[in-house]
Amino acid sequence: MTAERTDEQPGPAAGLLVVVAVEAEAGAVRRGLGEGSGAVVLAAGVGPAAAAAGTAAALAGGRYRLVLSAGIAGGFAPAAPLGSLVVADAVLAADLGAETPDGFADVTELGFGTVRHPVPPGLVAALAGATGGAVGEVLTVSTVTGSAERAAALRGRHPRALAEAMEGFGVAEAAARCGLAAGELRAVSNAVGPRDRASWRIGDALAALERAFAALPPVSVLLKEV
Ligand SMILES: O=C(O)c1cccc(C(=O)CC[C@H]2O[C@@H](n3cnc4c(=O)[nH]cnc43)[C@H](O)[C@@H]2O)c1
Repeated sequence: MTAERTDEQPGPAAGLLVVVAVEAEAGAVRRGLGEGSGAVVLAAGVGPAAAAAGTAAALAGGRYRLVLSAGIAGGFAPAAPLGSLVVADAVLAADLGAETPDGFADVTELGFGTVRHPVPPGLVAALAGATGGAVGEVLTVSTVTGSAERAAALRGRHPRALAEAMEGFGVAEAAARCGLAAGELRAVSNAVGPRDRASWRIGDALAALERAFAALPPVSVLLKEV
């Protein structure tokens, strides 16, 4: 997918960049934010690489102070049911590493970089307070979980995880390289577990995402938390 700006062009200081994967998510976020929010919404494509590349390119202009990864997600039951909202207090790369005879080892354990970006506590509190979202870790994966075995393995490694999606870590990596904070706000469209595409409730999740962005405080207030 070609990265594309889907909201107004940024002025000298747009402040907030919201990065989503696809146009349907961008539309929900834009409707929620309403006119004149001062935020820019970028549909950067599906997956961590597209998210990182799109975010880095957008941040290169130096106009932003805060980045949010947003969209739909898989939720870990029972804490994150369909249609609910999740606010990340940390964004984790869950499948970035190596399989070893002793199991999965992430790149931090292998001695390379980080797999975890904490979200500033004030930002977490502002997002959760406004939206009512549950607070916990949000995993970034390159492959949508499709089995009970993989869901259990992720739970085992990340007992505080509430949701998995495919972009947050890429967004957070790009933001960190620019010295900026990043957060993640997700609406649950499906359960993490055995693949059952017919059970995904994407429309409900997009409606929840729109309500969440409609409930956010003004960008100027969010910026005080970072
Ligand atoms: O149905 C499929 O085969 C399929 C394969 C890859 C991606 C999708 C999506 O629709 C994902 C698009 C978007 O949604 C996020 N998302 C939603 N649920 C999950 C999930 O359970 N695990 C990971 N990501 C999820 C993700 O951030 C994508 O951008 C469908």
